[in-house]
Amino acid sequence: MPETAKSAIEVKGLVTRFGRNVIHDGVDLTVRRGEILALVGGSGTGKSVLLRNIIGLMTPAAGEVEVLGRDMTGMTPVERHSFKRHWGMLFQDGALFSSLTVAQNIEVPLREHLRLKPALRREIALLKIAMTGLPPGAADKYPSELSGGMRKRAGLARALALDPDILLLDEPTAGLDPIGASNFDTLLRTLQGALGLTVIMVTHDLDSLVAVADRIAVLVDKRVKVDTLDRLRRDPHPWIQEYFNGPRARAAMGEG
Ligand SMILES: Nc1ncnc2c1ncn2[C@@H]1O[C@H](COP(=O)(O)OP(=O)(O)OP(=O)(O)O)[C@@H](O)[C@H]1O
Repeated sequence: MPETAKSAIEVKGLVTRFGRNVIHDGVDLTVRRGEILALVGGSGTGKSVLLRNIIGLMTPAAGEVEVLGRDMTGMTPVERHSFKRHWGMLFQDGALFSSLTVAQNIEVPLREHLRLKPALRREIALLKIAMTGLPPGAADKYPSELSGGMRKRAGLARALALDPDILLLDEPTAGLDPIGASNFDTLLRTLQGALGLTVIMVTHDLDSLVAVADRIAVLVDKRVKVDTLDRLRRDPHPWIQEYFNGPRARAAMGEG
């Protein structure tokens, strides 16, 4: 990680528009190194779009996005491609290539960014498979042969293929049963601690939020409010009150 970067991610005055539809209107967000930041907000408030801005898949209408001290908005496509190795992304549905086995999926970013002998590539893929708690037999299975929880782990293994500094997760526990979701939370905490990852996780899962988030960023009124769960619960904004003090949130916090 470049030494000059004080924080992992700095977003300043971000404006995102699709035609006349303004999604973000002055978003400021600092993600500290080594924290797990959960990103929440109502449907369509622009959580996924914010992730896409951070990884340079979109150019904002205005504002700055700095990742590890590098300006994402000013990068050329070649620079952006080589910078990709600093972050890994787990998309909502895992987004694995269905025609490739799990090991081959994990090898895709290794092929893209490194020149390695096939045997070493395979060894790294097997290591990532073990790290994410998949059985060794999963390596040669196709995504369609795996359960939803295993597919998420395989997606996570691929996101970790290049030993990134930053991990971005888009609804990692969506579609998992409560035990599968809780196991995924534990895995995420363990990997984050062991690898010193900075994690941004979009989630609607209140249990997961309580279990793993160090801080929470809430997208409301086209901007972001960031704080700890305890402090956000005292924020008077109506959406924040409903979300963090509603019956489901109280149940997740053991107050039900
Ligand atoms: N490529 C695009 N072109 C036009 N509008 C888009 C595009 N991508 C996203 N949007 C719009 O931007 C808004 C924010 O989308 P986004 O997917 O970020 O929401 P979200 O907060 O992740 O929602 P959800 O929780 O439902 O997944 C939505 O109104 C969506 O329709």
